[in-house]
Amino acid sequence: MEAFVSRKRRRSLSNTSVDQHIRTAFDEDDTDIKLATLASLYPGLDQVMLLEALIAANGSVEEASQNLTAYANEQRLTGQKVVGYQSSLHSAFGLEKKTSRVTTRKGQTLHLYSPEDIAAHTPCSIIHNFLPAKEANSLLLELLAEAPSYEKQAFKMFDNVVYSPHTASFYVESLEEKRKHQTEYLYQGGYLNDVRELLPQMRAVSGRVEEAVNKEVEKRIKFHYPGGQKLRYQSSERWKPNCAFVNCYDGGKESVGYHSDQLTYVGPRAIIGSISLGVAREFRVRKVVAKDDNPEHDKVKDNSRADAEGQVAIHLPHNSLLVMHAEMQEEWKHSIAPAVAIDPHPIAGNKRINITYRWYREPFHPSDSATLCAEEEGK
Ligand SMILES: O=C(O)CCC(=O)C(=O)O
Ligand SMILES: [Fe+2]
Repeated sequence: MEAFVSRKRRRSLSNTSVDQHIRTAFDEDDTDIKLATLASLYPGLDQVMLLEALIAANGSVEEASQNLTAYANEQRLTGQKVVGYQSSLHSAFGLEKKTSRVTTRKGQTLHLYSPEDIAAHTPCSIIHNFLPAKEANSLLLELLAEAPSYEKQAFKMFDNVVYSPHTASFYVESLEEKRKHQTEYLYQGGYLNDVRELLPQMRAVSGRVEEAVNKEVEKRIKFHYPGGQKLRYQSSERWKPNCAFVNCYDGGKESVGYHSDQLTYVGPRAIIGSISLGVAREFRVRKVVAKDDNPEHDKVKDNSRADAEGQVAIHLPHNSLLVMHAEMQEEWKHSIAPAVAIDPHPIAGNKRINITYRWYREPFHPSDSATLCAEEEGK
């Protein structure tokens, strides 16, 4: 894992109430309890579906449960398999698939599922069912075999170095790169011990990730950035992943706190391609709140100010590709929230595997920075 810096109805649903249910995000703990209740009633349904049903029922567990029973019966009568995918959920619970007008407020969590909403309201874009199902499963199996040897990673939270409650490892292209990463690249002031060579499936998927990420970046620039221009300091070169951090979250308690990724070797305005496999989990993002004018307030080492604008939860199902765009690391923080209830995955059990493909760029190579420093000192 790269350095963790600091580290509501079946009733007819009108457009206004869609907006409203999204704006009136539920109280988070309350939602978790309601979801856990629904999960115990419908163990075969996925978390996203349960949450969607809860939203469509304006938070009423009873109504959500009635709708889920009706939906499951309907599926059974028409011979369809009950699925956990939002395209079907939107119609199942009468939620229109539209980009919603949303705002987040202090202490609130806004849950987003559709690629349209995610692209409109966060610095990310998502592709569901990214790989052919068989390929996703092989990749998952390849990494599940490695995961037991992963270790907890140290990250910096405020001024303390703490260990994330999940395990991770780092993969590079060759043995030569491995050696360099263990002797030249600094992470939190030390060298990484556990550096591995990219595995066959990870390499095979890397090209697809490269293609998809570059397409998403093009769309991002064209439709979301001022004047349809790339951001200042964003690389104008094609994004080319050459290494990856793999994270393993074994059960709902394993999570990773809010952080931004270390930019030392990827440079400013970095882009990351992140594949999720196994158990679906919640990826949360929140804007980095501008520093207070009163320096005394910035000395308070808690999360109260950081949450001033609320947070957005993006659901990451198995076989999804999340692109963290160029504005993400400097302007937002991200985390994987602990989960009260998870849906076990048929292959992964309680585990979620995440691969973050990254592009370590030549100009930010440690020996180049060393040369630059030496040149500066020699002046
Ligand atoms: O597990 C995830 O989706 C995010 C992992 C992450 O933030 C990281 O590797 O830096
Ligand atoms: Fe991260």
